[in-house]
Amino acid sequence: MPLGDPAGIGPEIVAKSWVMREARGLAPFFAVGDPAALRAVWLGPITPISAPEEAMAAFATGLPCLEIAKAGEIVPGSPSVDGARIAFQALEVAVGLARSGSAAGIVTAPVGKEQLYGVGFTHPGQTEFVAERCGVSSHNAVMMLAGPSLKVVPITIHIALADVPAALTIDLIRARAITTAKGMQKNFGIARPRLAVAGLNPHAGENGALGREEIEIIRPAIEQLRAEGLDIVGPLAADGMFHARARETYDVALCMYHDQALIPIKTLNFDDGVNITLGLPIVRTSPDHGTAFGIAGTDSANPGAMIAAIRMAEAAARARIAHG
Ligand SMILES: NC(=O)C1=CN([C@@H]2O[C@H](COP(=O)(O)OP(=O)(O)OC[C@H]3O[C@@H](n4cnc5c(N)ncnc54)[C@H](O)[C@@H]3O)[C@@H](O)[C@H]2O)C=CC1
Ligand SMILES: NCC(=O)COP(=O)(O)O
Repeated sequence: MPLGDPAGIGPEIVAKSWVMREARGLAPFFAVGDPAALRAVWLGPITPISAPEEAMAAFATGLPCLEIAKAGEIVPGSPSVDGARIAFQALEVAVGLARSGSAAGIVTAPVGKEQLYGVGFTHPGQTEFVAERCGVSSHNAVMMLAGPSLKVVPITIHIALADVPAALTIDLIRARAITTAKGMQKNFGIARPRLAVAGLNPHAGENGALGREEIEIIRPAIEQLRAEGLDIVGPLAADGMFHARARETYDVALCMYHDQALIPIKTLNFDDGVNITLGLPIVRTSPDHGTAFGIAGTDSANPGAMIAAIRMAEAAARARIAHG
């Protein structure tokens, strides 16, 4: 579990998750980073470990932490260059441990994207970074946000809104939909997932009167996918597809851009929403929220989404064993 930006709420929600391990029935986990980030916000027991194999025995009595480097001076709420560097390094180490089989999966704590970009992180987000390290193209790695009420996939992810129409292609929608369907089978055990695809424009384009992406890109992609056997509908008007009755008609909503997907899930499931990367040979989850620098160090961070991410990682690892 890489601790994320040491100045964010990552260390606090990791520590709080450990405190709630028995009450919430959490599988053993260990932190990767600088233990000082935990100590800056928490007085509980930390057990230094030098290898993942030591985590299991240590977990009952202290939060196991694999120290990889020092993060420099840690001031909760004030991100630093050293902090961003160790967040990057911890992510790299954790991915390596999962790839080698030393960890059953990784649950990443939040990083500051701006801070990471400042220390040479060239990927838009951790999703693409982990995918690249696993040898998976970013086209075929899917960011899914999953909560008790809704699962969503943004087709385009961390790009400027102005760049979305040009980035939407039949190929990209097809790749994301196919990975999503397989990921639903592999990680959630849903044999024939129902996919609902949002339009890009108001009213899904109103038959071309309000934009042509639905006619030229989204609908052809859906028709191809349906012909290949996917249970998929759309393009649907995005504003009407997230109310409770509509959500009963599908298992996952594919959305055209970041906020179209993340606003509904964070509205419905902010405190237990999980970001899971589909299409990888390893399990990777994360809480749905960010670093919350504004509340770091105030002991007010809710660990709910982190706990949900730990639980989902365990469930996904088990489902992979059960479903291959
Ligand atoms: N998975 C990741 O690593 C993610 C990282 N980020 C990064 O986080 C940074 C801050 O992003 P924001 O847009 O401000 O989103 P944010 O999720 O950090 O904060 C949004 C609001 O929710 C509150 N909040 C967030 N998590 C909370 C928790 N567990 N308990 C109580 N309140 C909580 C914050 O105080 C703030 O009011 C950015 O640099 C962004 O790049 C954002 C989303 C995901
Ligand atoms: N808004 C979601 C987010 O920023 C998570 O991105 P990633 O770092 O998990 O790729």
